[in-house]
Amino acid sequence: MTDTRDDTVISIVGLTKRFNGRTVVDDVALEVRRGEIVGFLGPNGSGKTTTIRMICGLLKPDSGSGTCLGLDILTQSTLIKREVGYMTQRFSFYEDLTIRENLDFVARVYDLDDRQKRVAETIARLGLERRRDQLAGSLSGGWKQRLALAASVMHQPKLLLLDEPTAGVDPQARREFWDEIHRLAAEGLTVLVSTHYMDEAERCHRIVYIAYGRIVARGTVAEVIDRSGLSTIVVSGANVNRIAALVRGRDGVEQVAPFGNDLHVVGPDAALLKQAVDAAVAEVGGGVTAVPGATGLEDVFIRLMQQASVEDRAGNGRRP
Ligand SMILES: Nc1ncnc2c1ncn2[C@@H]1O[C@H](COP(=O)(O)OP(=O)(O)OP(=O)(O)O)[C@@H](O)[C@H]1O
Repeated sequence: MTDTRDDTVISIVGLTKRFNGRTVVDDVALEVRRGEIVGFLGPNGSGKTTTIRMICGLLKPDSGSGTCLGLDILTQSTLIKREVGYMTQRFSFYEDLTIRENLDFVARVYDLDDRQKRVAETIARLGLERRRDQLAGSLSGGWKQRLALAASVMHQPKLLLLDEPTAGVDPQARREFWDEIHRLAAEGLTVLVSTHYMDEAERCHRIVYIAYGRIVARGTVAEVIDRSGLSTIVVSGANVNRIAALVRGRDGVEQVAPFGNDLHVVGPDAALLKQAVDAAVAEVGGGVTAVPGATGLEDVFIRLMQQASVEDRAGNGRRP
C-alpha cells in the first residue's frame, strides 16, 4: 500500500487543529522525502507536537489532508501508526526491569515475530550490549534515551518522530544520539524531530519553524539564516557594556546580546546597523572593535518569534 512511485514520505496540506475554539495548528503544509531529517522548531505551545501527532495518525485534524508513508492521514491512521516510531518527551520504562527485559516487553506489545532475535538485534544495533542486563532505573539520562530510541525503532518503522528527544541530556550523549539518528537516516529511515536546541537544528537536513501554529520559515539552516536578511556586528573590547546600553533601541538595531566577552548587535538593514554601532563606538571614544559577524540561527528564531507575535496580536487573517 505504501507509495513506491517516489520518495515522498509525508505530504500534507491545509492541516488545521482547534482546541476549545482556539486554532493551534493553522493551515500547515509539509513535504518530507525518504531519509530526510527534518527539524521542527518554534516557541513553547506553537503546535509542533500537535502537528506531529496529526501526521502520524494519533490525532484527527479539523481540516486538511495528505498522506504519510503513502497512507491517508484521515482514513488510514491505524496502518500509519504501525509504520511509525514515536519517541515522546517523557519516555517511560519499567525501572525495575533491565534494558533487555524492557525491550522484550515492547516487542510483546508490538506482537513482533522472532521476539528474542529482534530484541538481540536491536540491542546490537543501538550499541546497548554492555548495559543489556542493567536495570533501566539505574541508567544515566543518555543511556535511558538510547533505550527509548531502541524501543521506538525495534519494530522497524519507516518514519521516526522524535519529540524533544534530548531534553536534559549532556552534550556527549546528545552528540552520540545524533550520530545514531544520522546512521538510521542513511539506512532510509525518515526522521521528524521537534527541538528547542540550536545545535540539534543544525544537525537536521532541513528545518521548519512554526509559530502560533503557522509555518513561518523553512529550508536548510543556511537558507533560513540567509532569507532572514539579518546582519550582525560583533563588538569586543573593554567598553562593550556601554556600547550595549547605547545601541539598544537605536534605529536599525533589533537585538543586542552578550556572547562571552563580545556583544552581538543584530538588525535587518546592514547600513543602518553599521551607522548605529559606529555612532556608539564614537560616543565611547574607542576601546572597542566592531566587525561584521555571522548571523546565528538563534538570532533568526528570535526575530521570527517576535514577528509572529506581532502578527498574531494584530489578528492578521487568523481564523477562529
Ligand atoms: N489535547 C489538548 N487539549 C487542549 N489544548 C491542547 C491539547 N494539546 C495541546 N493543546 C494546546 O495546543 C497548543 C499547542 O501545543 P503543542 O503541544 O502542539 O505545542 P508545542 O509546540 O509542541 O509546545 P512545546 O514546545 O512546549 O512542546 C498549546 O497551547 C497547548 O496547550
